[in-house]
Amino acid sequence: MINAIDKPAIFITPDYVIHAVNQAYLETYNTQVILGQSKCHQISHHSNEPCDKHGEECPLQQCQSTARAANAVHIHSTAHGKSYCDILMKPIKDNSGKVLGYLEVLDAIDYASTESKKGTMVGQSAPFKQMLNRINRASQSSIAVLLQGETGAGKELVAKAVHQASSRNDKPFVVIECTGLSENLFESELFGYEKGAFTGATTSKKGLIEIAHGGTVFFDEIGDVPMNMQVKLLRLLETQCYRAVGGLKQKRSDFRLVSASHKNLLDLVEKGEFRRDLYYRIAGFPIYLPSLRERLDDIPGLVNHFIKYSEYKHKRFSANALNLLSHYAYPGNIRELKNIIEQSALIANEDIIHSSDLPESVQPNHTSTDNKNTLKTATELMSLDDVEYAYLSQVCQQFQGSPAELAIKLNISVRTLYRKLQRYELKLTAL
Ligand SMILES: Nc1ncnc2c1ncn2[C@@H]1O[C@H](COP(=O)(O)OP(=O)(O)OP(=O)(O)O)[C@@H](O)[C@H]1O
Repeated sequence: MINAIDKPAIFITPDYVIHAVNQAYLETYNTQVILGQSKCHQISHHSNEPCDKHGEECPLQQCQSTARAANAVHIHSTAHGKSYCDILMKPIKDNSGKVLGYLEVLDAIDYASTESKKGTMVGQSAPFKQMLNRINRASQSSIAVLLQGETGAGKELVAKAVHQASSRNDKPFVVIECTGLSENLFESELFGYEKGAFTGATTSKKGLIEIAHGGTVFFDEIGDVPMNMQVKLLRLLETQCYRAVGGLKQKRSDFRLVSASHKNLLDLVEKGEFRRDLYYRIAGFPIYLPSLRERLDDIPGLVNHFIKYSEYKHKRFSANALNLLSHYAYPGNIRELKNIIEQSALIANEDIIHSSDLPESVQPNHTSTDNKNTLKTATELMSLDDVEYAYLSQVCQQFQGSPAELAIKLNISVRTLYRKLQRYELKLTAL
């Protein structure tokens, strides 16, 4: 029976001893399994102690305490090195309801890795593992996923992972950037248009929703969809039906919905800026993305990953530089870390990148320009929004480069820059 399971699987007793194993399991781990003797943690972790002794949750213990199925994301030592896997543990009972043992089925997670691997999300901290667990749960169904996290925390990467791990992964993954979409653009981009629908529509054009048929649509910064378009979006999400601009025929597209926002959407709902019904439609399964500050343990692995896939792959950070990088707050999250690594590698004259090569913002005695004018009284406190507005309006008047160059200087994405400019109704004077 165990060989009928197409994923690696074992049957174990409460003392962790393996009593049955399938071929897929034997091929995944290159350690010999002796039935009735080998323990699961000896094979998957090369350890004589159960996983909970090494900071991981033990699904067997969860199963025992709840008498129900349990799951956990673990890092296993496989024949191909360390890799992430999602464990499902189920109690197996006899006719009288007595537990005979536990069936453990393993699902490889190939969109994430503990060590640097091209095209994967890198991390091994507890908040990162919790996030992987949610991503894997979400990808097994078609539930609408809402990603909430700060700018640069990896929302687009997670959206792609949800798609990659789902049964729709051979179909398109389509990104719809909601910031700055006017009503006309919103309709023509999403729904497409027929020839002659408006001046300039010399041919008909497919909309992104049609292109996404069978796959996943990622609505990035969904909190920026203006109120009057939220009704149309809700109708589309509820019925999966729409009409192209200038078209009469009703079209249908079967897509899975993933949305993201760096804003707290429930706050927007309370302020009347986001429809409550739309919120509940998109927030079927929320996934919180931890900021880099909450997962400082991941910094050394990420540093190694970014340097390995940069043009400075032969360079290394000194211990002091790594230490500084591990103690910085990263308001721009992983994108900021990536920029800092590339900048410092470029500046370093030797193969070792020293702490003096790191940008000023990371240096221990750095105080931001705002902090240098120490406040005298609490009445002088400004809201962070006001400070951001004041700074950006000054930058917009003085900066002479392109938006892309400015985004690099500010350590944010071009998209985030546009979002902020739109929010404060600012324009770059040099454009
Ligand atoms: N766990 C990770 N491992 C490796 N690279 C990562 C990880 N998470 C994010 N990145 C990288 O960090 C950068 C920012 O990620 P991404 O664009 O997904 O963030 P975001 O939250 O969508 O940002 P924004 O809110 O500005 O749109 C990208 O270059 C991405 O490849």
